[in-house]
Amino acid sequence: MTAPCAHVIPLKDTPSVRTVAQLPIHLADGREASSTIYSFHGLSDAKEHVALRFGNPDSEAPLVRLHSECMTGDVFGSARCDCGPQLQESLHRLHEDGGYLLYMRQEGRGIGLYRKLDAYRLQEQGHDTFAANRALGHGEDERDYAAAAEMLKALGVTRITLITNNHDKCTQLQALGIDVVAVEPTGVFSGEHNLRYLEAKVRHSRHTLALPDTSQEN
Ligand SMILES: Nc1nc2c(ncn2[C@@H]2O[C@H](COP(=O)(O)OP(=O)(O)OP(=O)(O)O)[C@@H](O)[C@H]2O)c(=O)[nH]1
Ligand SMILES: [Zn+2]
Repeated sequence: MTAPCAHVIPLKDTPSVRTVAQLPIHLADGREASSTIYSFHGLSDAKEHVALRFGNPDSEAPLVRLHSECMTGDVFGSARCDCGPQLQESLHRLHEDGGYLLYMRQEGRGIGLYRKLDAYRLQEQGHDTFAANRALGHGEDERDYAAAAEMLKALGVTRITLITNNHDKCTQLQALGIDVVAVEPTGVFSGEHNLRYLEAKVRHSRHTLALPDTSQEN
């Protein structure tokens, strides 16, 4: 007699590459970059994350930028955060040196676009970026990087040089079986509209950012 279906535990898909297509890109400096875009099957959070591959990535430990989606910064060029310039910087570096951009659908540090905009309203009333998340009943940062590790493994990449200022990305990827052999910082893109946001990142979430010293200014 065969076991009843209710007792059969379905095997989870092993995450794998689903589609590969060419994606030429206009860089902000006017150059054109060739990239290849990948979609995936079976990612554990079932979100539509994508990876872009540039040039011939280093075979030992390719450069990888793990970028969390920020519609306001990446698409509209919002000055409230540093996401737009960080994304452009990564595209330029990856075009020059080869490597991968993992574009993670983790808008608002995982709380989503509408909730991030609610958080912006609270920030206008004096909360910092992390306190605003808490006031909305969210964690300060709800991202995890399991899907990023799955994407890298599906691409055959298990040793990387990671571009980030966020230690949490590095620690989580290591725990998920990705060997982060080196970390390279992003540039510091500060201005009058995002300085409080950057200061809060340094205070609350172990970001390493050398910010301009404004303590002597009135
Ligand atoms: N909840 C919330 N999310 C924000 C806010 N500003 C930007 N974000 C999101 O924050 C994410 C980017 O995270 P950051 O903390 O800027 O940087 P990071 O990815 O942790 O670190 P780096 O690798 O160094 O760039 C994106 O998903 C943005 O949408 C905000 O005020 N509130
Ligand atoms: Zn942003």
